Amino acid sequence: MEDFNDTLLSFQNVSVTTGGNPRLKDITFDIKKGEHWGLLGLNGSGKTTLLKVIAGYVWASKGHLVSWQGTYGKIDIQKLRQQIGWVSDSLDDRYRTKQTSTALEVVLSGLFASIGLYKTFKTEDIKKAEYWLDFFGIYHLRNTPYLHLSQGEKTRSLLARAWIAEPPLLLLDEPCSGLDVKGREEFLSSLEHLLHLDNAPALLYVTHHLEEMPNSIQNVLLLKNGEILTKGSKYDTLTNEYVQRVFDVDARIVWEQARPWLVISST
Ligand SMILES: Nc1ncnc2c1ncn2[C@@H]1O[C@H](COP(=O)(O)OP(=O)(O)OP(=O)(O)O)[C@@H](O)[C@H]1O
Repeated sequence: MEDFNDTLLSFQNVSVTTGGNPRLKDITFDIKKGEHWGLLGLNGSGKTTLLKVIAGYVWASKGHLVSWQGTYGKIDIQKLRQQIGWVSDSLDDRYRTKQTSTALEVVLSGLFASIGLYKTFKTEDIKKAEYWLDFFGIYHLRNTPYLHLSQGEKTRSLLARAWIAEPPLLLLDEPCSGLDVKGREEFLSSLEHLLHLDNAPALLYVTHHLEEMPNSIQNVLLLKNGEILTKGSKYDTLTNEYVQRVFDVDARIVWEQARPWLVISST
């Protein structure tokens, strides 16, 4: 029998329209505790808008969204944001303007959901930040300014920042953008490591590239023009037919050790 207490987030017919432009249409789906979802779609299909709705930066024009803290509109959104770990290009951009922040300081700031450190922290907070830097393989870079890290090291420090407060939900928006093959594989391996912990968070992982999805992702939601094309197990959704429809290309999926690769048909 389905256990509704296990539901972390529930989208109930959520639509978002801005200035007459529909960005999301009638989205209904649930994320349960500890579930790992991939979110795929073309540019402009509504992926980032969906993440922003979850973090309370964009509000539903219609429908309801219920989180583990209660219904949006009735809950303290700041408090909710502190329980969501988010990695995105825009976070990277914001840290690039903080010339002096070290990798350790970036990770520590995740305890306060701030960009930069404005609050005093305890020795145990530093120990915690160092533990996660080590877990993600970048402890030796703890005193290096964020700006001097390679893109792969930056992304791993942002993952450690997102996870340090051990939130129930992680939102990763194109975390592999700008990474070379080695950086991508190191990042994915760190992420897999995290997703196998006993208290692993639920994950919503946005990407354009199928092969960038961690193996632990079980479920996929395909978005097309702001609507759900299909959702469910990755093996039921990442079929040749759905992938051709969602990406508008003549292509097929090849599975290699539970990892999907898109092969474009030659013309
Ligand atoms: N602030 C905004 N105001 C109005 N419309 C917006 C705004 N931000 C995005 N949109 C529109 O909402 C739609 C969905 O955009 P969104 O950024 O969510 O897509 P996406 O799937 O994340 O795209 P990409 O893969 O390019 O990042 C697009 O039509 C976009 O033009």
